[in-house]
Amino acid sequence: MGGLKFHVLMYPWFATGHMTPFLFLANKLAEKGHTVTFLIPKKALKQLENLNLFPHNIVFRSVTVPHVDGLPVGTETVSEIPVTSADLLMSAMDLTRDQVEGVVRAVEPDLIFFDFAHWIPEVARDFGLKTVKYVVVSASTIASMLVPGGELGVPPPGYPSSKVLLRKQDAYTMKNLESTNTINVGPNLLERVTTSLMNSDVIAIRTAREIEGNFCDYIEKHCRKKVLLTGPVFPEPDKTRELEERWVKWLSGYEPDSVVFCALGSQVILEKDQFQELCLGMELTGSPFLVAVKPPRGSSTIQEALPEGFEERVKGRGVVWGEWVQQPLLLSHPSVGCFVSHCGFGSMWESLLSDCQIVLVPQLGDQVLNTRLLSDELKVSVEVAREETGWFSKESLFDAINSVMKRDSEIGNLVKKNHTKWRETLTSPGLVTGYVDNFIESLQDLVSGTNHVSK
Ligand SMILES: O=c1ccn([C@@H]2O[C@H](COP(=O)(O)OP(=O)(O)O[C@H]3O[C@H](CO)[C@@H](O)[C@H](O)[C@H]3O)[C@@H](O)[C@H]2O)c(=O)[nH]1
Repeated sequence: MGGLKFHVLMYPWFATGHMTPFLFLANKLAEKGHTVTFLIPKKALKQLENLNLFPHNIVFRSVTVPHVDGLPVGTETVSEIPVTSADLLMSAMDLTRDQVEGVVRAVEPDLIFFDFAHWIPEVARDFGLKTVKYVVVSASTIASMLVPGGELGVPPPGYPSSKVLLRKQDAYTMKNLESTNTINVGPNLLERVTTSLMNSDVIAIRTAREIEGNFCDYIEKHCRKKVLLTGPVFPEPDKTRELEERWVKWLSGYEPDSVVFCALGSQVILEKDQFQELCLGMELTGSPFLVAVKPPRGSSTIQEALPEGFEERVKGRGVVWGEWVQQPLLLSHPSVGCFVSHCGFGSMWESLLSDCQIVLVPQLGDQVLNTRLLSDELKVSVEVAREETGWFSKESLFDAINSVMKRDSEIGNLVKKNHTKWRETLTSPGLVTGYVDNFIESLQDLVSGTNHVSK
């Protein structure tokens, strides 16, 4: 595709689930000859560098994250702290405004992409630049935030679904997010998101019309501005890295589609009793399993938190791992047949791309909405039942896994059939590139009406 080449400055929220999809999109822009300055904290650089497929066109710049009271010295990303302290890190991000202005002056971008740094449109205005609020959670999450304060389970007027909703029993997700700090840190997440939506020139969402078209229309109407879709922007397969030898070796001992793999993303830290119940539920399945989660609250290692006698009982067929694993590569391994996921938005797309059976155990509000989208609207997965307190038992985890893994299970066959259909739709030739090409054209239109930064 020809036309105007532009230069984007990207400044995502300091979280893996945000920086990574921004970089996936940067790769798509760079592939077409556009250039990107990618602004992130130093520590994140190490994790992201290898995902940069076009180092000539995508240049990382690091930002120094100032210390704020209440956070451990040196904190730079949200994966280093409990999610309940995220608001403190957001206020640290607010203190980087001078640095961002310096970078804008130095690199003279045409556009700025941001998500939680709600003051970016003000900075951009001073330089005569346009801004794109890039949403890397589901459109349904944003739609449900636009009319806050309603009763759980009751759709606000005009809201496009009676299924993709938080229900009364999802109140636990709010508790999981509740800030634990007592210091005033400025706007809360909801205020940041709504200010960003209202003040940006354009809203862009990492989603596909085929799946969330009605939510995108709702947002467009509500925010009275253009909503552009980038499509799912799947990660490019990393051809330079193979699955770690230890997992290749371990998985090779199992039949195709027999292993249950559980991962809960980059942020979730379970309470110890819930972590143990998760382990016991996996044990109950009788299947080989790999659980990759962070050590639970109050424990520094996985080992010390395991249920009594668990290790001996599952020896040889069950592994609980406290460190990062290569999720996309594990999902595409032939022995892995079931993915138990928290349904973060990144994992949602990866689960749809895989041919594993999907079992969902969401922890935060947006993950619940993604779960309802997959389980209740698309019917490609099952959700683990929870009690009113939010607790899920080993039996309910076992029931959900068993319902999709049992041979000839009616629900198992149904979700498999629907999942196959959606995977084929999403990977159909031209779908992803069509979204990216249209998106780039819209950005070219936006930029051609823009003044370059004044020197
Ligand atoms: O051991 C691991 C754990 C995760 N991942 C990858 O890390 C990404 C995780 O992204 P996501 O599934 O979106 O999870 P989180 O980072 O936990 O999600 C945060 O960001 C998401 C937005 O992208 C939100 O939907 C979630 O609520 C929020 O917790 C995915 O690409 C995974 O493949 C790994 O490769 N290995």
